[in-house]
Amino acid sequence: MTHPIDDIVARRDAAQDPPAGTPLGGETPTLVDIPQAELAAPHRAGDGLASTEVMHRGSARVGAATDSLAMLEARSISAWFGDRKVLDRVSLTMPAGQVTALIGPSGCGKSTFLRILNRMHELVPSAALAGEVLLDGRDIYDSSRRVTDARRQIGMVFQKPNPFPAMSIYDNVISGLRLTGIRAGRRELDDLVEECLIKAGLWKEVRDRLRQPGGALSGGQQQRLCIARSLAVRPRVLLMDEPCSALDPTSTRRIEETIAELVTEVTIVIVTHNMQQAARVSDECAFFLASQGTPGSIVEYGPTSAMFENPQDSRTYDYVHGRFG
Ligand SMILES: Nc1ncnc2c1ncn2[C@@H]1O[C@H](COP(=O)(O)OP(=O)(O)OP(=O)(O)O)[C@@H](O)[C@H]1O
Repeated sequence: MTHPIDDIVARRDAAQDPPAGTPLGGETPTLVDIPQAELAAPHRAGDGLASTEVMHRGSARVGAATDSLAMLEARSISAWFGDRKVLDRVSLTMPAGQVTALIGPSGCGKSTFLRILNRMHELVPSAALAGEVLLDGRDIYDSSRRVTDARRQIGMVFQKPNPFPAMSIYDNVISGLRLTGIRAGRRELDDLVEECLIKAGLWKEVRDRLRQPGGALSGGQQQRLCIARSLAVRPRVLLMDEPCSALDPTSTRRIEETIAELVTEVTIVIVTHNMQQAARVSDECAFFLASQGTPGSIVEYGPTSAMFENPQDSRTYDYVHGRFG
């Protein structure tokens, strides 16, 4: 009998030009010592200091490809679905080893922006984009770079937990690894599974039932399993699109604790509608807005504490205080 993951690998190999982490049901499982920002106050977009000009000072390590934490930088990103422009020249530096939260009302383009950060936007047939996304200074959209590399280095966790339900917990964790074609011995895989489940805060709960199906876990456990799966390919950046919106408060707290631990190893960008969560988990915050049918753009960004306590733009103030959106 073939191994379920080998079936997936075979299907991938059979495909002409498969996007890494092709959806297998539900959402797609995808496959520094840089100074951190100590900005005195948030910046209004267009206030003379372009976000691409903001320098961040920061700290510390990551996965197999490199031992440094990675900075992600979006430069003048515009996005379209068909003729409709949904993002307009968005620039944002997401500092290495920090959590950057993307906040803003529904429909302002946060998820679209997030998906552009690891080349998932282009999976939508009508989608187009302009601009650059630099991972440690190199554009992930450069024609010389493989889309699979970008998606391996920049992982994604979705709103709805999407483990392979019939696949074992163990195989779920290593599924992304095999999809990228990386081979490893049983001992290495065992170590990797344990390491990733520990980092995702799930090890103690599942260590005695690694062969049980991922679908048998609770929603919160499934989400942590998805985080473990993302970590197994040693991403340098982890994108999280409302990872707690389908979870109860206890599971949400566990995920937030996991984020706080992970950020010492991987740069994190999170979309959240929950302002308290943004305040709790993020170091930096960017406020997106799409007013009256115009494409989304960043109104203001900067250290989270300043964005919440001393925003420079009245719209930011109103939003973080729950006055709209
Ligand atoms: N696949 C798609 N095809 C066409 N339009 C889309 C598609 N996905 C998103 N859009 C549109 O792009 C705009 C931005 O959507 P997006 O999901 O990025 O916003 P958002 O800020 O993440 O919203 P929410 O907070 O509700 O998730 C919206 O007007 C939305 O309708």
